Amino acid sequence: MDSEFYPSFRVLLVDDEPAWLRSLSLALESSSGITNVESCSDSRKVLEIIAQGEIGLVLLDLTMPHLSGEELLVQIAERFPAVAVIVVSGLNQVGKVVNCMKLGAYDYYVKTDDEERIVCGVQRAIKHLELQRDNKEMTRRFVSCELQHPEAFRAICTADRAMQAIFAYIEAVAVSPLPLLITGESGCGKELLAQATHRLSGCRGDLVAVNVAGLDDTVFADTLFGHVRGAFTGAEGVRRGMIEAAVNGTLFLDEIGDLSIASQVKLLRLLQEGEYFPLGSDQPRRLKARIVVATHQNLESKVAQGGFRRDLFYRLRTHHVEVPPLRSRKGDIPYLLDLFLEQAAQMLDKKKPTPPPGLVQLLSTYSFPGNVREFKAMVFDAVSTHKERMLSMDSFVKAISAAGGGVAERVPDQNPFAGFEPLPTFANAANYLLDEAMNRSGGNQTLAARLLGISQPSLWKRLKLARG
Ligand SMILES: Nc1ncnc2c1ncn2[C@@H]1O[C@H](COP(=O)(O)OP(=O)(O)OP(=O)(O)O)[C@@H](O)[C@H]1O
Repeated sequence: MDSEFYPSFRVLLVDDEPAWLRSLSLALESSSGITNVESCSDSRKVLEIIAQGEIGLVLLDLTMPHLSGEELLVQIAERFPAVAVIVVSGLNQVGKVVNCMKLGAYDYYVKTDDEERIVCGVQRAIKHLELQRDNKEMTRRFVSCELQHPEAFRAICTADRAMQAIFAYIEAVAVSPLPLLITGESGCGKELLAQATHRLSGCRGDLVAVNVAGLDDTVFADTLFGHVRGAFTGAEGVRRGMIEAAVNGTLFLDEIGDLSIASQVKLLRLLQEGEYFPLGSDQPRRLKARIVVATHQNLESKVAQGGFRRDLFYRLRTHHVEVPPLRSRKGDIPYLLDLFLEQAAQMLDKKKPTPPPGLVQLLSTYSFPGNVREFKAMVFDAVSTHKERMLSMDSFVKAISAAGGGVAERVPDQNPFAGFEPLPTFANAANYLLDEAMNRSGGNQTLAARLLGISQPSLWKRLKLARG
């Protein structure tokens, strides 16, 4: 987001009275920070200016020499259908309003209307146009399924289609000034996606991350908004808030689901009004940072239980991605394993070990409640204790067992023997199970024993018995 120009497209003010143009453009800037504005007092030049391609919204007077507003409205609707036109006229006549709306005007205001009303109307149109542009861009990306900046996602290792779709979505909305909500279980990579969003946003400022879990309301306000000298007892100096630290950049609010209701009200006001007051100050400051929020909580159910404000939820989820947990993208396990072995070896100054056969199968039986973070820690731990060229399976087996087994608990809905006629004997059924477990584990007995929930010696005995 560029501080000097808002919105990302140009707003063209057309009126034959230069004084009105000046006053309107001042009002737009001071009340709403709308600075990407161009004025034109000659109706004959309007179409030429729009044809240059940067105009997204036109504020159009009706009564002008040379070309009337209505004539221009017809031409704009015909030649530049993506450009919205708000009529701001001195004429307060129902017939005129109806005619302009029929000709394709987005809205109609009378010059004698409260200035604040006109500015709000312009703000509303800008939001609407921004959403339209985002949607168009998203559709284009999804249809073509291409990433323009795959390098922005370099830190995120995945071959999963759902993750690729998230990348495409993020690329499309990264330049939007509206908030992005990233949800998903803890450790699944939400912060990495926030970083990629910042990289793609074109913001020149920093990404400033704040974990808001556990901040009481005063600390939350102080952290975000900062304070002036003497704002409260002990406030001996000025504190720069995180919003200011993130100017022209991205403010990433993590664990947003844990925010107190009082702080939710403050965040909502910030998003709605686009401005805030440092504690102890009556001088408003403009929010000039893109907001990205994340949570591992289910915000919808928090809203239903009254723990999260509905209005804030709707505002935050304008752009939303839900990151799938690792257990539902097991195809990523071998790639992540390789990446983490490489990283761990580099960090610990060791040679990259070779993973034992069957390790990927073992890992695929585990549900990873701590997601990629847990997996990464497991690999780093294994590499730090290993001595041979081949990585030992033991530390993985131990970690998985310590986490409560974690073999993917897939109890079939239906008894697999239900259709058998006659039923197999115990011995036969046990043999089928042994065969299947050995098959799935690629002949690895440690893993096969884990899959069957028995000890390795016990598996060995049964195998010996079965094979005579
Ligand atoms: N796809 C991935 N490729 C490489 N590393 C990953 C991937 N996903 C997550 N990680 C790593 O896992 C760890 C956790 O990731 P991250 O902090 O982004 O998760 P999170 O969802 O934000 O977690 P939390 O909800 O606890 O804040 C980090 O070390 C991150 O680098």
